[in-house]
Amino acid sequence: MKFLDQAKVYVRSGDGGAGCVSFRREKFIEFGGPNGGDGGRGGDVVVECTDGLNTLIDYRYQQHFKARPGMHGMGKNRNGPRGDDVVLKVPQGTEIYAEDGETLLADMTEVGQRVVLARGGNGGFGNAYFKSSTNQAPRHANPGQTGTEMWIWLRLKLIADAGLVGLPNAGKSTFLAAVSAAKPKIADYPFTTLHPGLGVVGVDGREFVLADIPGLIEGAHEGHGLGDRFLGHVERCRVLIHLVDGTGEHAGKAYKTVRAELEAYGHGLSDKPEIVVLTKADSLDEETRKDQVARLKRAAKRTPYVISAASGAGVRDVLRAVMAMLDGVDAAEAERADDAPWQP
Ligand SMILES: Nc1nc2c(ncn2[C@@H]2O[C@H](COP(=O)(O)OP(=O)(O)OP(=O)(O)O)[C@@H](O)[C@H]2O)c(=O)[nH]1
Ligand SMILES: [Mg+2]
Repeated sequence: MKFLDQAKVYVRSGDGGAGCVSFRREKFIEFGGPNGGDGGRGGDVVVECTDGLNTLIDYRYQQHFKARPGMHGMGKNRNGPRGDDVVLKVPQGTEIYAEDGETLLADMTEVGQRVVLARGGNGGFGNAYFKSSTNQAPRHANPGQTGTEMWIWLRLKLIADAGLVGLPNAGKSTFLAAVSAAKPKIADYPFTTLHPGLGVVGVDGREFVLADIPGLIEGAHEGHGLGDRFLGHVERCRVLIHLVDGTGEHAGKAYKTVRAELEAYGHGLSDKPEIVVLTKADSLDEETRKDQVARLKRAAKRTPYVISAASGAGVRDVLRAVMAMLDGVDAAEAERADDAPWQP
């Protein structure tokens, strides 16, 4: 599935219909009274949060959304029907910003949530409305109010419980594939993942949602690599799983590079509880593994989990730790035995 995390669209609510000027005309009735109906209200611009979509890709193909105008009032006191709303369907986690990109208009977090972004213009009153004791035959009616137009930004921030972070090639997508039904692209080169993916992870009869995002490199916050734009997707995660490639040069340095980017990004990312994991242990000899664990431990100031997503070894412990942290057990890390033995 292609992924787009941001889109700018034009929306316009419907104009109100005009009121009608009309008089009753019937045989044998000489001075029929006013009977012009009111114009209908224009349609609203509505955003609706829907299930089962993880992307704003549809907004690449259509950027203009206009609600229908209300119909004009008619004779015989018939009011114009209301214009149809235009409904923008967005995935859970979409934020709606004003054109300035800063003013938050709506945060679509619950499936089924509906927010009216722009109300349709009111219909005008027909001349029947203006009839009074002093004016029995008003010859005027109101025009309808015009609709409201604006440009808005849609920004998708996936809602996941836990998010995978790490350098490119660390094994993030492999991890997601190993623990969920998700089928992300996996390959032996950096920046295989170009857009975030989600998976539902089951552990001990319970579930959490895990997000995989593109790898980070030094300078990501300045736009290097794919930049830090995808970090928005882990902003709402409660736990970060920081994967460090065991086959990389120096696990401690790799860890620090990513931490520096998390800190530069801000938005509280670097304050989130983090689970530190050394990956690809199946392709490390014992000495290298111990060296990498020691380096990572020094950098992260805690004992890392050691896993092989390829064989599944160690993976369950990581998932349990995530679950414990989601349950608010911050001590999950502390409970971990120091230098827990590696069992392939
Ligand atoms: N031997 C071994 N190889 C692994 C393991 N996990 C991942 N790999 C390999 O490492 C390479 C990169 O894996 P990915 O899962 O694509 O890495 P990523 O972190 O998602 O990379 P980006 O999407 O580029 O950020 C692939 O060739 C995987 O097969 C593992 O546990 N053992
Ligand atoms: Mg990947």
